[in-house]
Amino acid sequence: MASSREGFAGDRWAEIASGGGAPPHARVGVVYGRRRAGDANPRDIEISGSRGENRVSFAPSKRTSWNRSLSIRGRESILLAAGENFQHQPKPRGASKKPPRQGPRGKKPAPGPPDFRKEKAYFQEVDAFELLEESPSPKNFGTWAMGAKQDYVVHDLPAILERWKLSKLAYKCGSSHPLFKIAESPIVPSLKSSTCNGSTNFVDKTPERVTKSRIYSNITYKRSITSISTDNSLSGLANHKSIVDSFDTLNIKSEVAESGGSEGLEVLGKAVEGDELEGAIKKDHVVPYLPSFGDECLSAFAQLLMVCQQSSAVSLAEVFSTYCEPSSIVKIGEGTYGEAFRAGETVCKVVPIDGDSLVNGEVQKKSEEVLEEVLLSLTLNNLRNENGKTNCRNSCKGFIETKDFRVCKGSYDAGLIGAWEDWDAKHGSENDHPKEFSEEQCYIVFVLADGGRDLESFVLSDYNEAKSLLVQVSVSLAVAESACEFEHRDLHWGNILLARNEMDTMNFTIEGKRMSARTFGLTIAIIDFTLSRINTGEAILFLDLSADPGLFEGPKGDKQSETYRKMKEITEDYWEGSFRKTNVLWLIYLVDILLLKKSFKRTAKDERDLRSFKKRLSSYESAKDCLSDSFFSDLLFT
Ligand SMILES: Nc1ncnc2c1ncn2[C@@H]1O[C@H](COP(=O)(O)OP(=O)(O)OP(=O)(O)O)[C@@H](O)[C@H]1O
Repeated sequence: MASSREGFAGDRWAEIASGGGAPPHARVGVVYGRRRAGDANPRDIEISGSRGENRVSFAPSKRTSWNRSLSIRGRESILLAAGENFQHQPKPRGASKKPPRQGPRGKKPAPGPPDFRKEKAYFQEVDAFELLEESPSPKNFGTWAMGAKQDYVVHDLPAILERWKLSKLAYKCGSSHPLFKIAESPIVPSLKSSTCNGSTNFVDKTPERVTKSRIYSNITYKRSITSISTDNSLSGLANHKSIVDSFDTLNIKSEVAESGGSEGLEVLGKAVEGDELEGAIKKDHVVPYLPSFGDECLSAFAQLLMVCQQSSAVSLAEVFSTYCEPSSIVKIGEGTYGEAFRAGETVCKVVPIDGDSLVNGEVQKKSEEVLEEVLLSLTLNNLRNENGKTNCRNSCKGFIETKDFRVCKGSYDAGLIGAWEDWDAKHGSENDHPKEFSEEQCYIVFVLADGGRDLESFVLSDYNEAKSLLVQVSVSLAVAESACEFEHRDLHWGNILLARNEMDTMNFTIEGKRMSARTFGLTIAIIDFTLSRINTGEAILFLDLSADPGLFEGPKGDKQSETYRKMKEITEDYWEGSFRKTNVLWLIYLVDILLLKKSFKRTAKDERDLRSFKKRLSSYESAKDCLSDSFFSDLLFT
């Protein structure tokens, strides 16, 4: 990073950013404060009315903040056809909510040279996992890397992604009611997994229309097999027992076995394109076999265990003892899903998963969803460029560092209960008491860096710190947007952490350009990717918020609820699409929060500047565009 500080001139930005236009009128509404227990909450009624019947719930729920929960939830994903000419174009206004099915895509591209590295890694990991199951004695299986300050576990993101993809495809093949939606287009050779291999953070853009199909018909069924057979990244799987068994039905196993490698794949490709499969499907005798392909794929829970390099779930106490003495555990925050505890130098966010009981009035997250959040976190971790790769095109440290994940089971132990009760006595928890958890309860523990205090409770000292917050959040969103079409979609003041340190700059790289932002000794960390949308280059991970109407029913005039509603307007409820403007909406929200909810030393001119910045923000289409605003001109430099 160049040390000289030059003003960040507009024409310099022209290389990176685009944007402008007349700022529309900014609306100012009444600010809504987080409600505490006792206030009426329409969402609670909805939850207990619509979902409570079949579920055991901790009763009565103390959770009353409508805006901290999703009444209906399900993370979704779309496997992408990489290598195609992805040109994102904004969805035309007035278009139907869900795009129509895409027509035929023409000839599939000629397969490139087979690359078996991913498969090798995958099977090595499967083998390692099986070995662990046989001999589960060692406790720490992770690969530990010594960071500058702290240890962190190195996770094999490509292998995790590959396993996840495989299970998705298997699910698609094996079920008439898939939970997830998968791109209809065949998966074409994907030798580049940019966010995954770390060499570059660029991903193929979301296609104009990512066409999805639920697998209701035999025809679609055929497509799904084509997807597998034409995907180089899965080519090695042609020898996987379950797949070969499936194709045995079609009498092509021996041909594949004989040909092997890419030739074998061609045989498979021809077979699935030809009449043989069509005939098989018509005779309906493929159907019973494909579920067995699914069965052999790892369940999401098993995949989570693999990510955590565990052979089985461990107790919470065991995980926490890795980081600190039980007596030193301190609860530092809570959300709808997670309880955050400081453990030594780390923060462990404990999220109950897979159980039938409602927790804090909410359905527990499922392993599948958590697995996708894990993928999301690891993709964002890559942006940190901890290895210091010089060819990294997009990097920044504005997203919380995820150090590890652990799968746990059992009730809360005394140390954690004590920490929880201390916090409750001081702050009044909105969550259910964790003593309710049974011995059978499972959890995922996100082991995170300590990001400091959330913006809601942090006391900003002056206008410089406010500007520092805005520039760092904008930069982080801009970098992640460029790297992986990231949209946070829930950047309220509980999801931005702040801490003071000695540093006065934040270095980052955006689209290959190395830059710095002035921080005035403040660092930010963006957390909580529950609602986030990302394009990993191989898949789009997103949460279908159209399934959660309650999220958009918050109080009129409340900045946070207005922001959800504006997001809905922009996306037209097509949440899988790329709408970078949602990041801008959260920046506008942040300026409002600074103006209306935070007090810090500022002059009348500072306030005017913030207000006119807010107005200009409305005209930008992405966080990257926002960086070109004059508000940042003395905060960004090369
Ligand atoms: N890495 C961290 N460092 C410091 N504090 C943290 C960290 N992670 C979480 N917290 C604290 O815990 C709170 C809850 O965390 P988080 O928002 O991730 O939980 P959640 O259940 O996913 O929340 P939500 O209700 O928004 O979905 C945060 O607002 C923050 O105060």
